[in-house]
Amino acid sequence: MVLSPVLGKLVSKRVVLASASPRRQEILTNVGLRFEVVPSWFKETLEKSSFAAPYEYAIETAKQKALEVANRMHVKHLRTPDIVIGADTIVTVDEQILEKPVDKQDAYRMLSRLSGKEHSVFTGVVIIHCSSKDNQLETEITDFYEETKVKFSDLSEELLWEYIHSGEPMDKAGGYGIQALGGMLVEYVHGDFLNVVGFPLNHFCKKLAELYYPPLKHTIQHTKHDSIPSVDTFESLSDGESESSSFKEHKGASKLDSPSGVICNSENSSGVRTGSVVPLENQNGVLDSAAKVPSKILDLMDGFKASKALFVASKLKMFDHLKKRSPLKAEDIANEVGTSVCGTERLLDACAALGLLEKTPQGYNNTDSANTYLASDGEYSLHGYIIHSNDHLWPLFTHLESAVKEGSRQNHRAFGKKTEDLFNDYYQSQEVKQRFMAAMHSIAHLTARDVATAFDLSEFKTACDLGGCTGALAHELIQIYPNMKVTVFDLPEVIANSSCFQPSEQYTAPVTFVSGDFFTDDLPEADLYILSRVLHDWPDEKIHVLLNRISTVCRPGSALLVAETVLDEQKTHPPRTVLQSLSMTEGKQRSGSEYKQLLEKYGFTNTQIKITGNLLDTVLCFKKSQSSWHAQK
Ligand SMILES: O=c1[nH]cc([C@@H]2O[C@H](COP(=O)(O)OP(=O)(O)OP(=O)(O)O)[C@@H](O)[C@H]2O)c(=O)[nH]1
Repeated sequence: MVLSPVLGKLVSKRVVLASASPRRQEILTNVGLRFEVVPSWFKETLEKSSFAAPYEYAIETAKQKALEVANRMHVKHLRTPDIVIGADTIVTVDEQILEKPVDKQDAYRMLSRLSGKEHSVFTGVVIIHCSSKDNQLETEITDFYEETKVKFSDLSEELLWEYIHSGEPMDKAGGYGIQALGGMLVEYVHGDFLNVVGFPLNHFCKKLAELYYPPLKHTIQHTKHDSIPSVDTFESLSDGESESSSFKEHKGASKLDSPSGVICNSENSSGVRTGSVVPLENQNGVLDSAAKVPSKILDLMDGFKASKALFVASKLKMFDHLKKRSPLKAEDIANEVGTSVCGTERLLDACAALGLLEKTPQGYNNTDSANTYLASDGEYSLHGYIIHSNDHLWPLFTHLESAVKEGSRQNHRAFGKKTEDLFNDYYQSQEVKQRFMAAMHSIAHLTARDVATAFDLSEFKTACDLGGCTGALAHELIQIYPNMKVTVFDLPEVIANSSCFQPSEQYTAPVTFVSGDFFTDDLPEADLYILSRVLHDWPDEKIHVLLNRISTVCRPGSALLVAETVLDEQKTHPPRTVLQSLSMTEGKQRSGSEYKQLLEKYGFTNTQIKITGNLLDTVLCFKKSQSSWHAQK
C-alpha cells in the first residue's frame, strides 16, 4: 500500500474540511481520510483586481474560508481542530475569473464564453495546522494551487440551454461539472482531472509528504520530489501523540541549512541515526525494497497485544493514578494497584511504546490524550467503553472463528449464556448495568457535538432522543439550541440509573427523562425524533416496528435524525465499523443509500446525509404528508 501512509499521519488528528462542496468531501473520503465537515461562512467577495494572478485570488479565498472555520471552532465551540483544510476553485478565460453562476443567465454567460475555447481551472488549497496557546489560536499555514487546462467543444444554443436546465451548472465553478453531464462538453483535459472537480488530490498528498517527511538535506540535489515517497519510510514513524511534535520538528528542520538540523524518520529523538536503518537507505533516504517489511500486516498481527495492554492498564486504573500524581515509578504504581513490580513495569513500558504514556528518568506521566480519554474522570473519558470492550467484546471476538463458521453471535461460548438471557442480565446485575451505561455514555458524550451540529436543528422546538440512555446527546443539544426542549426516552432501568451521569452544571432548560420501551409504549410528542446508535443493533423485524411507530407519531414536517456510522457503498469503509459487524449482532451496519431507502419506506423524505469523518455520521429526513406517503405505498 503506497498511498495511505501519508494520509495515515492524519489519523490521530482532528481534521476539518472547511467546505460545503460534496465533491471535495467525496474525493477525500474516497481515499480514506477521516475528517469533520464544517462549511465556511466566509463570503467569497475578495476584490479580484487586487490580485496579480488568478491563483493568488483562489489561494487567498481558500485561506479565508479555512481561517474562518478554525477561528469559529476555537472561539465558539471551544474545540481547536488540529488541521483545517480549505479550497477554492475558479475558472479563468480571457483574463476573467469565473466562479459559481448566480442564476441561469449567469450560467449562460459563463458557458458561452467557454464554448470552443481552452480555459484554465485553478484550485487554491490551504492546510492550516492549529494549536491553542494561552487560549489563543495559533496557526501554521501551508498553501498551494494547481492549474488544469480544459477545452470545450463548440456548444450550440440548444445544447447550452439543455445543460443549464439540467440544474447542474449552478453550484459549480465556471458553470459546469466535468464529472457528470458537463463531461460531454469537454474536448480535452490537460492536467489533474480532480483539480477541475474541486480538489487536487495528487498535489495535496505531495504537500503532506513534504510537510511530514521533508527529504534529507544532503540528498536534496539528487531527489526529484515529484512522487509520494515510499511507504516503509513513513510507516517507521510513530503515529499518535508524538505526531504534532514530529510535524513541528520536521517543519522547523526543513528551514535549516545544516543537514544536522534535520530530524528525520531514520533518526532517533536525540538526532542520532539508528544503526540498522542507515545502510539500508538509498539516495533518497528511502528504504531499499529488499529491506521492506510488511509493516501493516505486522501491525495487524500485533494489534491484539496493543488492545489488551490498553484494556488492562485502564482496568487497573493506571491512567487514573498517573492523572492524580506524576511522575510515578513502576514500584509506586504497583503498590497502589496491588500488582507485581516487574509486570507493571512491562505494562507501563508497553503503554509508553504505544504513545499512551511518557517515560522519563523520573518516572511515567500520562500524555494529554491519556488524561482526556483514558482517565475515568477525563473530559471525554472512554474508560467505560474500554472496560466494555475488555469484558464483553474481547471474549466474543476470541470466538470469531466459530462466529464465522456458524454465522451467529457467540454469547453462549463467551459467557455460557444465550443472547436473550445475557441481555436480561444487564438489567438485573447493577454492576453490569452501570458498566454498560458507562460504555454507552463514553461514546455518546464523545460524539454528541458532532451529532448535534451536523445539521442546523434550530428550527425544532422539541426533540425526543429515543434510547437516549444517560442524556449525553440531549445535554449537548440544549447547550447548542437553548430554545429546544429535549426528552430522553429509555427503559425504566436505564432512566433509574441515569442520575449519576448528569453534568454538574445547571442548565436553564433541563432535559426531561421519560421511561418506556420504544417498541411498545407511547412515544413522547416531538418535532424531531433522534435514534442515535440504535438502528444498527436491531434485526429488520424490530426496526420495522420502531420506524413504523415513529412514522405514525411524526407530524408532516417533523423530522428524524439518525446517528450511525454510515458505510461507503462498497461496505468496506470505515474499517472500525466493518470490524464491529464481526460481533454478529442480529442488526447490521448500512450504507448511505440503504439508510435512505429504509427511511423512505416509512414515509421519510428529503434525506440528507452528513459524513462527519468522526465516530458517528448523521442522517436527517423529514416526514412526508400522510397523503403523499400513502399514495406511494
Ligand atoms: O467540473 C467541476 N468544476 C467545479 C465543481 C465544483 O464547483 C465548486 C467550486 O466552488 P467553490 O470552490 O467556491 O466551493 P463551494 O462549492 O462553494 O464550497 P466551499 O464551502 O468550499 O466554498 C466546488 O464545489 C467544486 O466541487 C464541480 O463539481 N465540477
